[in-house]
Amino acid sequence: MTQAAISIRNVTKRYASAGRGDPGKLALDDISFDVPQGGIFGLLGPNGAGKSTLINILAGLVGKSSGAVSIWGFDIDNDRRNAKRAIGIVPQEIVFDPFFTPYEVLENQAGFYAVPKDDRRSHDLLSAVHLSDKANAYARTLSGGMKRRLLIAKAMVHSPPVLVLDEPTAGVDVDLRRQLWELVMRLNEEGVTIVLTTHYLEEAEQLCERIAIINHGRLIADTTTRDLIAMAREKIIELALDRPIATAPSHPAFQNSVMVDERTVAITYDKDRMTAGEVMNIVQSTGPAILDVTTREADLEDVFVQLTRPTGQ
Ligand SMILES: Nc1ncnc2c1ncn2[C@@H]1O[C@H](COP(=O)(O)OP(=O)(O)OP(=O)(O)O)[C@@H](O)[C@H]1O
Repeated sequence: MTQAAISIRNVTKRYASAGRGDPGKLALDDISFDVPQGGIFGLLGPNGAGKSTLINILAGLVGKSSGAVSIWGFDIDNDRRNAKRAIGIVPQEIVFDPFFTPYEVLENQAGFYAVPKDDRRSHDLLSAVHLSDKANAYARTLSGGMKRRLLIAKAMVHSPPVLVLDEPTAGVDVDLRRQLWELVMRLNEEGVTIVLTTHYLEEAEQLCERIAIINHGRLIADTTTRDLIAMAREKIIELALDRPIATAPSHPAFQNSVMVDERTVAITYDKDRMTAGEVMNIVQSTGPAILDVTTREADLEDVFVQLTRPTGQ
């Protein structure tokens, strides 16, 4: 099997205690998953789930409490230098010295990574993010969208095989979001493994081949986007019947069939495999007539809500 781009094994992070009696926030609780090479991987989770903590661990900014992480096969504890060189991180916050030009920002970063002068590609990177005409403008004069693109170029100066983007499109308008998506897809086509965190399910659905979902520091999903969406293909139909029935009607094509009360049944089915009419015919063939129908379409949002719902609801 090909080695993972990022391998996360039993990673736990407990932040330092704020004082006596405070055990410290458990931000990551025994997380394990792999980011395969070559794809676009989505890391999803509600606010405070632990995504930034995980990214900061990858970036070497936060130390984990236990577990193991390797990036492109390099262990972040035993081979920190190579692990760091294998990853580029685009932070959520835009931070530049306003008096440097985009070209200088990239050259400084290349210097930081000790990229030899002959191997630097600041102009190519500026061109890739459509900022060639701003190469010599002060960073403070760039628009928000230009700054985000510059951050991506900055994360790529040492040509890492893995690029992590932390909420790249939070708060950006639709046009810019599309531009950023195109850039991310192009980098991926050129062979860069991409990891992105996002709150936008639509974004994850369109861009990512695999999705991991973290909630309250725990991994609650790690699967292909296709499989997650397959969960969203379920449709629920609730039928009010003209007489009480003892047990919910069953059928091989029903994914679930439960009594809501003695005269109401809720049936979950795959809308790609059957229609509401067929479901109703099956139920009626068991005896009762249908008085009323309510249907509910599930989508990725539902799957997300379902997975991130506090237990017991
Ligand atoms: N330095 C810290 N000290 C103590 N607790 C922290 C620290 N940083 C984060 N936390 C807590 O750890 C939990 C996870 O936070 P984290 O920032 O990783 O979440 P997130 O998924 O990135 O959220 P968001 O989407 O809002 O960025 C939160 O409860 C947060 O309050």
